[in-house]
Amino acid sequence: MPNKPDLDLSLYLVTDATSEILGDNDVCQVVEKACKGGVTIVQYRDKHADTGVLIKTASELHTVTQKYNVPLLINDRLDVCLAVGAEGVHIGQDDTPLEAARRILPPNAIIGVTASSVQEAEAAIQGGADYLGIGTMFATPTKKDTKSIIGTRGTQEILARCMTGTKHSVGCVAIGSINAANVQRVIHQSTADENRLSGVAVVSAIIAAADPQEAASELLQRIRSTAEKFYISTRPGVHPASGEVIFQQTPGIIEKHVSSSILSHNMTNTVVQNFAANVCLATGASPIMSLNGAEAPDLARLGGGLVINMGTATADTMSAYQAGVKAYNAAGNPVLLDPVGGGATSVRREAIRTLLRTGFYDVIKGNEGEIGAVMGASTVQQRGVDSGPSSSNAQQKAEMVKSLARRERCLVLMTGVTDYLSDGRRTVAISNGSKWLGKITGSGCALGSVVVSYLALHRADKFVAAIAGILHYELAAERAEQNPSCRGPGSFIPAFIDELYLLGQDIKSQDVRKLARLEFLE
Ligand SMILES: Cc1ncc(COP(=O)(O)OP(=O)(O)O)c(N)n1
Ligand SMILES: Cc1nc(C(=O)O)sc1CCOP(=O)(O)O
Repeated sequence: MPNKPDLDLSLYLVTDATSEILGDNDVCQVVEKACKGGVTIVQYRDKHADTGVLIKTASELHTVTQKYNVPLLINDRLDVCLAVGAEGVHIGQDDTPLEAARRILPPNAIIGVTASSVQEAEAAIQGGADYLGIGTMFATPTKKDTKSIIGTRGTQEILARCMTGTKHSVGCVAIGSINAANVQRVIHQSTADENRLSGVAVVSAIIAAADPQEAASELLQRIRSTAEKFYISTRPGVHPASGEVIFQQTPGIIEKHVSSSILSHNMTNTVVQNFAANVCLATGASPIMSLNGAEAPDLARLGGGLVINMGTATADTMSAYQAGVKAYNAAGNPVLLDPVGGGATSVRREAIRTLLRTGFYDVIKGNEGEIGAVMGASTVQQRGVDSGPSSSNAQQKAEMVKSLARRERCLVLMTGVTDYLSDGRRTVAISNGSKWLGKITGSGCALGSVVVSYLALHRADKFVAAIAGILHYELAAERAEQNPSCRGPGSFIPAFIDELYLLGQDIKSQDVRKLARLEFLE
């Protein structure tokens, strides 16, 4: 008897036989195309066919999947699995119990189990399931009788509570309305520390696609690029245990940035475009202030980063932002969301929800009111785009950025007299800068333009990259304020642009450890 095959759950295709999804196509031909496109496992699922038809089709499908060395599982029906010698079955909570399925099927059979809750997941793992199908991720017309819609947060909870410390690592796929547009966000936002989805299961995204091979290949490429991104940002050894590593690395990162001409693509508000572009240039980046969503895919491939700054958001710019985030997510390049004025109006709060649903972000940056708005529970009523008076102390602010960073799986930067930055594990307070930054328009927006190009440049550790960008910006502001030519906010601006440039030139001779006012927080 052959061993149980090693499971690659990266792209799991579940078939469908309905005319709404399969149309007039032949399921075996669709599955063959999907195998050519790279699906790594197939489940034959037909809720209506008679047993004879199920066995005939399963047998034909098995011939196809064996050609591509892809395991074939059968939905619910152990008898069909045994009849055709398929590699295993997928069972739900109302199907043959796992224990019985194990007894009935050969020992090398793969058995996957659906789990919608921590309890179901724990029971399936205890019972020896080979993998979990976690769902329903999002409501889907493909399966109308789903039990509960758990989203990325529910999935994250299952991964966090069931996978940590398990002796046998059990693979998990998410299922329910997952497609090329949301797959990266789904994987990214479902991740709980080191526990992540092994892949995703899809029906309509491949079976109903005009070109199933192309659809599978695009999905797989996005899944793999997300895995790569995750690996880079969390692999052991790149996290500084202390500020020492940051102090050592920062001058080198700034020096590299100065001569990089790395792209800083700004979909930003009309008020700050000129200032932000000059700031980018002075730091060594190459700015482009394009609000045209149609050109985002081309720009996204140039290796830079994108700022989405909601300062003057309209229906038109919203669709450009959405095109932008999708293009940069697909290309695997960083995106910074600046939800300017996010707490001010219900339109902006809705815009934030839409943008969070559209894609995922490497950094969410804003003042306290804006960060509160993203958390969904603003503690501060914003006046326009400025943060109102704060009622939070330093510890509460640090907690806010940390918990949002954990929830959204990204860096969160809360700007103010002291900035708070967290990646969910490490949190730092940075108190550099100048009082004049608060007296000119667009200083917060321009900081976002700088941080994103630092992230694009220094991929090994986003947290360190962001700190280098913030220090470049704020140390230059301090030097500008001290410059005799600076007499107030008006003369501060040219002095600041000069110092951004000059600091880049002489950063190697500076003692960053002494200049930086960084406090590492628990
Ligand atoms: C990979 C995967 N995950 C979940 C399911 C759903 O299974 P189930 O709960 O048994 O629902 P039906 O598929 O029987 O409608 C699945 N099929 N595959
Ligand atoms: C088969 C199935 N099981 C689900 C669950 O939640 O358990 S959702 C689902 C259908 C998924 O189809 P699509 O990718 O077209 O949304």
